[in-house]
Amino acid sequence: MVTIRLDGLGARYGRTLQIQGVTTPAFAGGEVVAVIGPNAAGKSTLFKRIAGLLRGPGHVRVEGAKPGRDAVCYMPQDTSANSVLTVYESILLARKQGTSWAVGDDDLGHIDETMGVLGISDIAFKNIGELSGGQRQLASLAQALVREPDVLLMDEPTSALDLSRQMEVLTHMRSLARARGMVVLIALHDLNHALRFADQTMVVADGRLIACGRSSDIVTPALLREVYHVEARIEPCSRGLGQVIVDSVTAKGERFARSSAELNPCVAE
Ligand SMILES: Nc1ncnc2c1ncn2[C@@H]1O[C@H](COP(=O)(O)OP(=O)(O)OP(=O)(O)O)[C@@H](O)[C@H]1O
Repeated sequence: MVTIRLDGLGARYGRTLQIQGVTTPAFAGGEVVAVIGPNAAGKSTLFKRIAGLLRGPGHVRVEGAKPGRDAVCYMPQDTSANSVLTVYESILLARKQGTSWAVGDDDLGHIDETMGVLGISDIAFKNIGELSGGQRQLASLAQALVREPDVLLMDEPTSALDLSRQMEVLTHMRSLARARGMVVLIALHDLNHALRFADQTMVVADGRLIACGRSSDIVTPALLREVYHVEARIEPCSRGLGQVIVDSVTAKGERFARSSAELNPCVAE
């Protein structure tokens, strides 16, 4: 089974060390790990470093990966593209990247299945440049999935999707992680998604890992106050899942000149 562990990992842009000292326990195939943290905390930078796109100190330790393909695949946050390729061609190209260019029935079958599951078969022959933001994000997700990586890094993969698609994609990712024995790391801003879909959660702030563990142990009112500067509760919903309810933004968190009533219309001042 594949495992991935980060060991004193740092990443730099030019000479500036943007993240540093990120050490984690080993995450095992089948696990979904949420990576959360404020804007500019370093989540994308961490993913790029794990994917080998940035340099820096420390090590990414991957063990037990399948031979023959890249073990780690990175789905970037920005999926905008001005390509002349169709959706189908772009997914086929992703599938064949780093392998022989001979296309077999298994390649075509795998692509058809992935597009079907993601609900994008009807846009197979549309040009990538003509897609909506959500369609582009689904096409990018298909490009990542057909590469069948051992470790998949997904940078805010649902940010452009409507509510039902968000649920479908995250549910699918969790079952795929289990079925394929793949580790899925997902950068997320929706903490309810972290609580609902991720086995573990890593919290990145100011370029450092400040907490890592079971999602329900990590996403707490104390963390929300410290990292996001909000007063919040975690209330169980009728199905027993924790839900984040934000009561107010603390003075430290207010960046815009607004009255607290405007920020928090549900609570009388
Ligand atoms: N190409 C780059 N060159 C220099 N600095 C960069 C570059 N890309 C990102 N940074 C800086 O690195 C820091 C971390 O950015 P990063 O994109 O990793 O944050 P993030 O946690 O993914 O943010 P967000 O949630 O807003 O997407 C920011 O201060 C950003 O300005």
